[in-house]
Amino acid sequence: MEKTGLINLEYVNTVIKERPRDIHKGDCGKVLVIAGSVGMAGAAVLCARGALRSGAGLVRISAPGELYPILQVGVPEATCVPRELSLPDLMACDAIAVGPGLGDDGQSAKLIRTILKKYEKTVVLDADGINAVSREGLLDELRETGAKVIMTPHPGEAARLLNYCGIDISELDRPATAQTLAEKTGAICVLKGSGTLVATEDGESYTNTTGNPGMATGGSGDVLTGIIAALAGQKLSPVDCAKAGVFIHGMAGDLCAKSLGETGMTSLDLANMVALAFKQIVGK
Ligand SMILES: NC(=O)C1=CN([C@@H]2O[C@H](COP(=O)(O)OP(=O)(O)OC[C@H]3O[C@@H](n4cnc5c(N)ncnc54)[C@H](OP(=O)(O)O)[C@@H]3O)[C@@H](O)[C@H]2O)[C@@H](O)CC1
Ligand SMILES: Nc1ncnc2c1ncn2[C@@H]1O[C@H](COP(=O)(O)OP(=O)(O)O)[C@@H](O)[C@H]1O
Ligand SMILES: [Mg+2]
Repeated sequence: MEKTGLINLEYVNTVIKERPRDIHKGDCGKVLVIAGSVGMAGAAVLCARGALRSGAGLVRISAPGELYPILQVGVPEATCVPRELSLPDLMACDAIAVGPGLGDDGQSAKLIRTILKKYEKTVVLDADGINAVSREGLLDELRETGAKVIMTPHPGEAARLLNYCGIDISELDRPATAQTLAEKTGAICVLKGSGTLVATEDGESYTNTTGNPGMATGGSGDVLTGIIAALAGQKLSPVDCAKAGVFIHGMAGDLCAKSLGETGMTSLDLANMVALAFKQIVGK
């Protein structure tokens, strides 16, 4: 398999397969979404919807109790568990998505430290999860963790992680930034934007070929986090989760743009269109 290049449908067809007829939801992965805070429940809804539309068998949303009514309407298919997670709850899931809408109440850094210390499967780190790593200087913990980390910063979050204070984000050298982040943290780095990049610490680098400006709308990154976590719950390798995840996310965005147009499409439309992207890839 090529270690650099474009992420295209030919590659995605090698990793996204038709479901066995006798599959059951336990085979499709238990995804824990640690997201949402008062005022940002939507990020948890979008991340959980992205995971469910990507074939996750079960989604549990770890959120403050006051969000439960909103979450249970927004994602009736998911169950809610407290933000104060027990270790068994944490270890029982097949993949973790942490960060969308998490806020910065000081608890997030403690939670992320616990995950990095105890968890050894795949963690998708996004948004306020990334910001907590920047704020609390957790890059060493990222490097030493037994977990397989996929981080999904947008350029603003990447600049914070690398302490690039005061630079003009549009001047960022994107391939170099993605590579530096992957090398510094040992995580797979998904540097989002037009032509999202996927970089690994041993120099693999891929460029996505799907997506459009209609995806420049609040919450579309939260959806991607759920997609990647769902693929991890279905046992794809971390680099395949990242590569196939960004491709399918952009493909769903292109399907949205085709049916709704780039101006009015929203991240909730995007989350729901992920199902059609999978249908087009798998054929059913
Ligand atoms: N419904 C919900 O609950 C939602 C909840 N959300 C949650 O909000 C939290 C904060 O996340 P966030 O991304 O909105 O804010 P932040 O991290 O400050 O970065 C944004 C600023 O960075 C800059 N910027 C420069 N280039 C950029 C680029 N290419 N792509 C993106 N940004 C770029 C640019 O700065 P500007 O140019 O405006 O000065 C831009 O304003 C997080 O937890 C997230 O999950 C959201 O998902 C929305 C829906
Ligand atoms: N112009 C664009 N072309 C293609 N994809 C885009 C464009 N603008 C944004 N996106 C995609 O939309 C998503 C935005 O993520 P993010 O900034 O984290 O949004 P949010 O935090 O609001 O969910 C990323 O996956 C990014 O690649
Ligand atoms: Mg985001």
